[in-house]
Amino acid sequence: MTGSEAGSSAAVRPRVGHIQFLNCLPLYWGLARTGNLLDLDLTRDTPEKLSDRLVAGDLDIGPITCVEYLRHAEDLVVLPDIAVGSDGPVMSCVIVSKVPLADLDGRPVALGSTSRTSVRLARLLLEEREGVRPEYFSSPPDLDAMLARADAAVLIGDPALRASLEQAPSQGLAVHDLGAMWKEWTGLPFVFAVWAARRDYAEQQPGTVAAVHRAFLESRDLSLTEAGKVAEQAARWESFEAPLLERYFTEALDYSLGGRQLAGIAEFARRVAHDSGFAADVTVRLLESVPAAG
Ligand SMILES: C=C(O[C@@H]1C=C(C(=O)O)C=C[C@H]1O)C(=O)O
Repeated sequence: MTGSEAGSSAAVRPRVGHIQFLNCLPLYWGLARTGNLLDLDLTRDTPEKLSDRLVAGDLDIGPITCVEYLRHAEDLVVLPDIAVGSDGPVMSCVIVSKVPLADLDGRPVALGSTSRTSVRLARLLLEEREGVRPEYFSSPPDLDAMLARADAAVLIGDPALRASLEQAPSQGLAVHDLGAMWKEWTGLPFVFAVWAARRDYAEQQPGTVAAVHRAFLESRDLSLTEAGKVAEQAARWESFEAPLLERYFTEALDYSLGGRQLAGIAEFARRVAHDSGFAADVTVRLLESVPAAG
């Protein structure tokens, strides 16, 4: 990213969100390699907080959980070809259950408070696919605390990986992968979060938004080419082994946003719009490409 591309007349770095889960590591790892890291004012937080900050105008660009994007689609533009989703099992968006899902009717189910999209997807699948109506309550994402009060818990991100791979097997709990359930049910990929810019910011700083978009695409592509290295470095600080993390980055997660992913978003919107604060046919507005400077 050069000064002119990044809109240096404002001399203020774009304020960009960074989800503090392993799932986003490949989108950010390459930023250090390409040198674009220093051109961004990054804020690291959980997805629901970053989503609120983008909507409030405290951030200019960044990941936003799909449900919040759909609620605020008028104020945002989506960056094409980048997202956090899956085309089948995702590994880190799960229902962990003490009993079969079909037995959850009227039973307490804890919904992890850092999620907006997976918790809505879990409710949709439980109610429409399994035909049960549990009693939901929101809870900090701590499996043991959740299951002290509930028969099942919905978790995302690193706590979901730990729950699926470590806690559930040792405690004899069942893990239901939300990406896999959605794919079996609809045949479509699922998009958990998109990258968006505030529309007002994109109108005032089109060159900066285009440059940040390119920086993320380059970072993602580089990280996926070198996924073994990314996984090895991450595994130094995590309880997960490098081969598992490499599989998570390259096979479970889908960082693309093309026609099939957009069809997945449209299908999800159609199925949950009635109580979610957006129209069933909400338009997903994609950023139009700006030619690279120079
Ligand atoms: C794949 C994931 O996607 C996420 C799920 C989100 C949600 O459910 O609201 C939000 C952002 C993403 O981090 C994950 O968290 O593991």
